[in-house]
Amino acid sequence: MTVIDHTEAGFLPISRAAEQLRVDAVRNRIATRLHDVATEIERAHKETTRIERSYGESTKVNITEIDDAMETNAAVQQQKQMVARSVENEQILGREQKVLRRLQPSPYFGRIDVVDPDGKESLYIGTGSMQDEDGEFLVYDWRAPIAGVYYNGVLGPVTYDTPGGKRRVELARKRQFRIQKGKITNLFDASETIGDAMLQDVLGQESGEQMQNIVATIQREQNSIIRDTTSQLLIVQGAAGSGKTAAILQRVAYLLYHDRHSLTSDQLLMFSPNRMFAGYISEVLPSLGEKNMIQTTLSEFLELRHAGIAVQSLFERYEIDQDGVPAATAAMRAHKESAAYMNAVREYALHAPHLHFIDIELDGRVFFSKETMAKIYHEQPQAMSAADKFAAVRKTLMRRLNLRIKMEASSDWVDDAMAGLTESQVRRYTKGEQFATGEDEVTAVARAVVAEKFAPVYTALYDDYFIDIYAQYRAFLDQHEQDVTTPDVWAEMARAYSRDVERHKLLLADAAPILYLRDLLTGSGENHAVKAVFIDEMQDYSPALLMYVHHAFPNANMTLLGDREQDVFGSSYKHGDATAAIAAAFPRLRSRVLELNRAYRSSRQITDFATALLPKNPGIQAFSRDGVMPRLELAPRSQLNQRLVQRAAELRARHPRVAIITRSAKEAAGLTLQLNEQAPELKAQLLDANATGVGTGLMVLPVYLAKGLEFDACIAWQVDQEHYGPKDGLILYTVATRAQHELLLLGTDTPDLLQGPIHAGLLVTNGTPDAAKLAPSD
Ligand SMILES: Nc1ncnc2c1ncn2[C@@H]1O[C@H](COP(=O)(O)OP(=O)(O)OP(=O)(O)O)[C@@H](O)[C@H]1O
Repeated sequence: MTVIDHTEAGFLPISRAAEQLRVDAVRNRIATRLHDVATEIERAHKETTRIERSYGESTKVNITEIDDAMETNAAVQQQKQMVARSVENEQILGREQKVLRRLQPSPYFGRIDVVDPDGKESLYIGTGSMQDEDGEFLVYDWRAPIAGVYYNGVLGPVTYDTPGGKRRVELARKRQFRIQKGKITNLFDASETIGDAMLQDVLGQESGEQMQNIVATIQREQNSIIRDTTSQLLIVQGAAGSGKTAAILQRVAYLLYHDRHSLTSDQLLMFSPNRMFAGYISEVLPSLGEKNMIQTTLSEFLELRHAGIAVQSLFERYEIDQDGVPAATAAMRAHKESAAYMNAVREYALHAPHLHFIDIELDGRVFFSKETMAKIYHEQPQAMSAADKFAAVRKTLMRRLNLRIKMEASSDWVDDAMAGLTESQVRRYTKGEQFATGEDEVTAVARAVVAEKFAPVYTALYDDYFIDIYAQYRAFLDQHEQDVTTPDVWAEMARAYSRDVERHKLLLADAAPILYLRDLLTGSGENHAVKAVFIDEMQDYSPALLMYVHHAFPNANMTLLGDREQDVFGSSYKHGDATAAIAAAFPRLRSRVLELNRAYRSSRQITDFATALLPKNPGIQAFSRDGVMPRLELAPRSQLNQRLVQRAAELRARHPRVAIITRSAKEAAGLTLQLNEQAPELKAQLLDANATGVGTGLMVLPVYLAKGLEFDACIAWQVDQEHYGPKDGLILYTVATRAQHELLLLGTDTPDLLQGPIHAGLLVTNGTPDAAKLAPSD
């Protein structure tokens, strides 16, 4: 490694005072430029208005003369281009103004000193780029190729990717800043990757109502997720609090920058675990100057596609599962959620012998009967796929519909209807078309009148409302061979399915297979506009669901993030490694699996305790931020509520955001009521499935809604023998890892689950009768 004299000409000075001077200079430049940009925007706007006005006038003046009209046409084109240019100019200036405003209080967060064949340079990195009068970069956008060095490189020789291939430089210094309102409040030199000092500083702060961007402190392994532009399927398995969500969001910002000429935020789709989470993350992209991607939840997505049917949500299923899942139900559910089952659906869709057609009716009378449809279907060549036969039925019926329209056009009711038409109604029917003869016009209007009346038939054909997909799926269930349960149990399940459908209800496990079947048979359901799909909490998605999402967005690369240890919904019935099952469901995609094992959210003490709850430690390392030990507090049942009030008040006095986390929504609702009666001054707020944002104060919520969120302090409610069984380690792990700084477990006695961690000295307890038993052993 070359030894570099940092004070040599080429690098900028390194003293804090010199750095502050540079910050001041950059901010001065920002202020001047902001002033100029405002003037330029005003000028550009006036220009746009002027061109638009004169464009109007020039058309008015010359339009009467034929020759002039042609001339005007050319002039109009020219004017249009001028308006477009002027508007574009305004937009460019507007964008610059936004970047400058964002940079003004804190122009950058990093500096790298690099040596390349052209010499030595100090480069500064921020959330956007800006240049000086000579076009020299004062700040580089964190997504620029050279900025990769800041995140990836250790000091010494490093390479970074550019559009033209890899480049090699020597990294001589890496420095991090915290700049607030133009003043450097902290400055660290990092010898390795982004140093711990800055991260300590950031993570030690109180949590916020909304997630913040992490661009100043992205870690090396997170960077490789963010900057991956080649994988079609990127799977990130990461410990709780390891920055998966953070990485996904910075990745969106990175992709929008990297592919800025071909990609827009409305081509990116994010599946969030719930609406509240969507609100929680909604500020990250705007803080980086990007628009938010489209956001949805699994429930919303499924309900939209199963119009008119209430699809069971993960939450509903979880609440029911709390009473126990019978073994046969668990086995059938796991089977229906497997890739193998989806493949069986595909196989069936290819060769379905009979389709469950339904009559298309008009005004209460059958227009096309299901028998006719079945006849056309069976007339198709045997070797044809079911989907092609279905398409042939649709095409034939469309042709017949057109024929019926032509024939019907000469019937008496049409004559009567036409007699009463006004001029403007006729124009609406002919859509401004010119006709050679009056007779042609009459025929056209007559057909349009009939077409309007027959429109529902057209819609039914167009939207595939002539197949009963739910009955078709029942037919699939009836012929499906499986070995997960007895034929009788399977048949009973199939009958229960049909009873549910009659009541417009559907179990979650059937939702994706039915959609898949429908899409494969009818050739519909694909959205080609979406270029990338991001799924947070992938452990909540079965391989079947993921396969369907992939089918629905065939042009999209997929980024899946999750934590197999936070399988709150599946812990009661799933076995095996979900990540492996997911990767196996997509054998044809170029895929990459990455792991994030460093947990950043919680203090070391909380992370160590939470990790001890897992059956085997998957290699999670706590980030070295010290805090207080998690506590277990036991109290007799009669005193538990009082203790809760007391502890919640204490924690609130220390922290702005405290959560009480229950097992179920019902418990959360009941507890909030009680708290508000007992201690109204605590202002406990219930967060339920309809909540759209997380607030500040004392919040009460069930564990499954807490996923993905974080709080300064968490109280895990009723962690005792009665409420936490030996298999509930993953649930308690999820609860525990929501806490950044303090964790308190409240219960009436010690669940078996806690014996391990307690004896390992990872939990302290209060002076209860159990204290001696619970005291950390040495
Ligand atoms: N490189 C980083 N710099 C600063 N903060 C970070 C970094 N990585 C993660 N964090 C912070 O750690 C916390 C946890 O991150 P995040 O929510 O993305 O984790 P996660 O893996 O999605 O967690 P979970 O699975 O528990 O929902 C957040 O507050 C995030 O801002």
